Amino acid sequence: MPHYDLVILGAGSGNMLFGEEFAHLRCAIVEPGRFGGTCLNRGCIPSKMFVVAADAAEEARAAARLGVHATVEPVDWKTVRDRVFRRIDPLHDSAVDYRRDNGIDVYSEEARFVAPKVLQVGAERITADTFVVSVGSRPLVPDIPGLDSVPFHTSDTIMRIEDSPASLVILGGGFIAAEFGHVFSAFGSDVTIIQRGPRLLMAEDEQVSERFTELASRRHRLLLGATVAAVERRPGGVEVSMTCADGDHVVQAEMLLVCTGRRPNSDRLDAAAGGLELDGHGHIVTDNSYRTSVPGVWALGDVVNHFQLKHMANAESRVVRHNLLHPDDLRTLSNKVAPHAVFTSPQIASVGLTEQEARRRGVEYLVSVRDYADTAYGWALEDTTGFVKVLADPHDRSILGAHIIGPQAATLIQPLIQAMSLGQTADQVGRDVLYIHPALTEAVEQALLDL
Ligand SMILES: Cc1cc2nc3c(=O)[nH]c(=O)nc-3n(C[C@H](O)[C@H](O)[C@H](O)COP(=O)(O)OP(=O)(O)OC[C@H]3O[C@@H](n4cnc5c(N)ncnc54)[C@H](O)[C@@H]3O)c2cc1C
Ligand SMILES: NC(=O)c1ccc[n+]([C@@H]2O[C@H](COP(=O)([O-])OP(=O)(O)OC[C@H]3O[C@@H](n4cnc5c(N)ncnc54)[C@H](O)[C@@H]3O)[C@@H](O)[C@H]2O)c1
Repeated sequence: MPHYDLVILGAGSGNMLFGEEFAHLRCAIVEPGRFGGTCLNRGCIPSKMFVVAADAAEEARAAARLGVHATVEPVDWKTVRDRVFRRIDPLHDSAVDYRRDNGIDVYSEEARFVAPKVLQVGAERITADTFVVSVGSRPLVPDIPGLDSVPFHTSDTIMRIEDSPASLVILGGGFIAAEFGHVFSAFGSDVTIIQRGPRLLMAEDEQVSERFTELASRRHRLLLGATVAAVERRPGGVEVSMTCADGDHVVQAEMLLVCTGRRPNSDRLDAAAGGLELDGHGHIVTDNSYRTSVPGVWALGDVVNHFQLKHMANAESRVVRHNLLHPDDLRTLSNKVAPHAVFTSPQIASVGLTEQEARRRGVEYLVSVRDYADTAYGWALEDTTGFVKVLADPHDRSILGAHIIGPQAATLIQPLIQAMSLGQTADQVGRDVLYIHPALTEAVEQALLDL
């Protein structure tokens, strides 16, 4: 039975741990799929490459508001798809070769714990002094009558389809529905979104979620507050039957995309057999240095945290790397500020408390909302729907949260993330910094000055 100093399970964010500091150790990595994990192969990176193409098509169509008249030929799905995956697909083989060339054993079968710190990988059983579990998450498919007997896609497969469908029904109203709704609608598909909640992107600040739902209803058919009763196969596609607040609905479409959340892969790893404590959602429980309940076993990324965001997994892997190298000087994630963005149209970005969460927790707050339309660049864009919202503490004037909907939101929010992370007040970041005129960042400046 091979014994290692260090074994990493999952070559997504876990693959970032290696470095020359580990060169003197006997190391292995286990990856049954593709190196780069979800983010590179079927998540953040390819989806944003599709989003940028969708943005280009949408921008051209919307340019008439500026006096620029353009027509968009049907988007060539295969060209977009092949451009995306020609860039991504070769990376797996080069990553495997790179690890092997550097003396790291690469196992290509699924790993399962059979006992604490004893792993079954294909026909091999391996042990190690130290394990890092970074096996990620996968799409959660809900238990809906008929779903198991119709063809459907998840985010794992939808980006590799042969052609964009004439009509697409999306089950779910979160990140993936918002991003792929934008992509397929911009590429010419007739999109219907079926969402359990009363609005799309329910986790966002209510004002943002309401604005986005209103804007999305102009592009897609929205069925909100839906309880899906059945899914059936129909000639040329699928049929979904549901009950919404306003009665029963039946939708037919050529293709079905299911994006109703993700679940951690701890079950596939048999984390329980490995002695690893799990929470009620199947996440591996760690302390804030990412140590699990088994000494010598660490865990990070989607299998651990509920944020399921790549920048969180990256930050955790930097902390775990430090902790493996400095067991007497353990670090925690220094920065608890967890921002995110939804790359839909318009973009959405958020950090910290939402207004509804502040109310629910009884947190005192000041709030300001500034429209893009109040700034010179907002005029140039002819934007009528974007805004920046900031919540601040009325006593120490620290920033509690920020929420932006509109073009470039994911970029515009960065100074506010910075301020929250570094403990700057709304006044410091609003008054003591020069904002370039007439950039869109003036909307952020104005929201801060209004507090
Ligand atoms: C469509 C989509 C778009 C996204 N867009 C964004 C975005 O824009 N921004 C953002 O921050 N986040 C985004 N995310 C989330 C982001 O991809 C994840 O949070 C991130 O990839 C998690 O990294 P990880 O290393 O924990 O897991 P993964 O990257 O999933 O890596 C886990 C690896 O473990 C392997 N594995 C699984 N089981 C085993 C086993 N038993 N033994 C060994 N290996 C195993 C898997 O094959 C996989 O390669 C997106 C996700 C999706 C699905
Ligand atoms: N830009 C980004 O950072 C990005 C992009 C895509 C995905 N992600 C990550 O991937 C995760 C998964 O994305 P997701 O969109 O699948 O999940 P999500 O958690 O964002 O949204 C799930 C949605 O499905 C709805 N839903 C659940 N069950 C349903 C049912 N039976 N019928 C109808 N609706 C139902 C929920 O109301 C919710 O709106 C995200 O939470 C996020 O962490 C991030």
